[in-house]
Amino acid sequence: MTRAKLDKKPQDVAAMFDGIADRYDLVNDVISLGQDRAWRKAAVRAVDAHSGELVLDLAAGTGTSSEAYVGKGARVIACDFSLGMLRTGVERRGGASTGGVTFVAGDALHLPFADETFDAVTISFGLRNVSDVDQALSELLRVTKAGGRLVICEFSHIPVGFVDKLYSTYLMGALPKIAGAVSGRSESYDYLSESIMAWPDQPELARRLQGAGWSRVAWRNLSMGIVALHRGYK
Ligand SMILES: C[S@@+](CC[C@H](N)C(=O)[O-])C[C@H]1O[C@@H](n2cnc3c(N)ncnc32)[C@H](O)[C@@H]1O
Repeated sequence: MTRAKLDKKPQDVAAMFDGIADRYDLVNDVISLGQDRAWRKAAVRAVDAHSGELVLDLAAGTGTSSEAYVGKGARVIACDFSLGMLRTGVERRGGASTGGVTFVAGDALHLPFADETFDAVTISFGLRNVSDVDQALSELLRVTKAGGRLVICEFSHIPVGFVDKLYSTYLMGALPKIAGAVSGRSESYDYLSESIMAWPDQPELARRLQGAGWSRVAWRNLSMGIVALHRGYK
């Protein structure tokens, strides 16, 4: 059994994602009732990549969150530290660097890129899994060009108490069971639920962005706050 705990030890997190890589995208569609596709589209719109720009999609996993940027004419570096997730992405796309997406193995806490490399940086459903969120936000700032932007797409909290309670019941009860039936790895999805419940709410994450040096920080909720998009500029 491989699952991470809330201390998010990097080797546990990477091994957990290695273990669910083959069914990762299918499970997402099932447990979100297909909403994940709409959330990804909203993130792409928020990044607003232009032709010729270089975008970092950090914690890109299988590259599902990366592909949409190519349609905008941007080049994307899909970076992750789970070799299992990267391998699944590379096999699916037919190469490590095809059609504008290049997969790179790297750790969010020590990014393998020079200062001021990217026009835009983004991270979808990844920041919650890193062991040191503030260090990851600083690293993202370091590799972004002056004036460049950051978009974070992450599970968040519903600001209406009783709806949030109902959602928590789904998170802690049905979600791991459904995901377990599809993936055969329910323990990994216990971690998903626990990590969402323990994640900072929207204002607190915004403060963390500001603390890391990001400017003009703002957020907006998707699906009533189940997911939030945070944005900042360098
Ligand atoms: C839930 S998946 C998200 C994948 C993709 N962004 C998506 O939207 O489908 C989280 C990813 O974060 C990656 N991750 C977690 N901590 C990381 C770190 N310190 N450095 C790089 N990747 C990390 C995991 O390996 C995993 O692939």
